[in-house]
Amino acid sequence: MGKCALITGASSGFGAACARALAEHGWKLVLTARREEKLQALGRELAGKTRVHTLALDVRDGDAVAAACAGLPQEYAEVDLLVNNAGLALGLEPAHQAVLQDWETMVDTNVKGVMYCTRAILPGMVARNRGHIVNIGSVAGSWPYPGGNVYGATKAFVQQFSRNLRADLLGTAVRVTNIEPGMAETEFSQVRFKGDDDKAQRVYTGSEPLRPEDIADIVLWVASVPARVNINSVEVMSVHQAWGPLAVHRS
Ligand SMILES: NC(=O)C1=CN([C@@H]2O[C@H](COP(=O)(O)OP(=O)(O)OC[C@H]3O[C@@H](n4cnc5c(N)ncnc54)[C@H](OP(=O)(O)O)[C@@H]3O)[C@@H](O)[C@H]2O)C=CC1
Ligand SMILES: O=CCS(=O)(=O)O
Repeated sequence: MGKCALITGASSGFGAACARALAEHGWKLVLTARREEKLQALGRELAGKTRVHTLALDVRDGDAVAAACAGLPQEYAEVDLLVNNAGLALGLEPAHQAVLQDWETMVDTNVKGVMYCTRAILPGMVARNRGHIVNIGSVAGSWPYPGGNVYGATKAFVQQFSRNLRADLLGTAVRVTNIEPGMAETEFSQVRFKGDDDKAQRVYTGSEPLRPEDIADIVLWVASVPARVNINSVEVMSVHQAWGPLAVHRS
């Protein structure tokens, strides 16, 4: 049965939408996140469509990531598509007021988590000369905004890591894509504002943000183009979002 995709952060938002889209197209799935009950519910939902293996995993724990990937059941051991999606923003304070622990959590998750998962899965892809790593970056990796400080910097890492992986993988058939979404309505803002639902909702009020399934459609597309084609990056925004002008302070 079908190719195998491993998705990090599959308990919510983009990751869950990717699982649904890939299941519709015959991919068998390894779904990972910390909230196991959410993964299991998604696994039950998709059971009629494909084979699903759920795995409680915190991507910040490099040893756990290595052990989980090395110990995948045989049916799921050859991962064809790794979606490095698990990630988060914490806080929107200016740098001089930000919480240092939030910065550390973002680096540990968005930077080190992507490193750990990639390093665990990539050797098998290279050995099989087959595979695709899709990283979920962000417009915040290219475009600065007030309060984006470390979150944007982690996504700039994801962007350049993706490009450097491509450089390393030249001569193999392994593909790498960085998808860079703008504002999308998921649990992202609830997490960023630490459960303040009003603040989270205000991010989207009066506009039409991207939906998780929009990103899942793009993941499916980049994974479905002919094997000779590597989509390097996709920057995508809602039509209700665009860049701002450069800022000028006037006294
Ligand atoms: N929504 C947006 O506007 C945008 C989001 N992004 C990026 O998209 C990705 C997905 O976010 P989105 O779907 O929006 O947000 P959600 O908060 O809805 O989903 C985030 C997912 O990441 C998982 N996750 C977080 N921390 C960890 C961890 N330490 N270990 C394992 N899993 C973890 C969560 O699972 P659990 O809590 O169960 O562990 C959850 O499944 C992130 O990388 C985010 O930065 C990029 C651009 C725009
Ligand atoms: O990555 C998320 C989009 S934004 O909130 O940084 O604009």
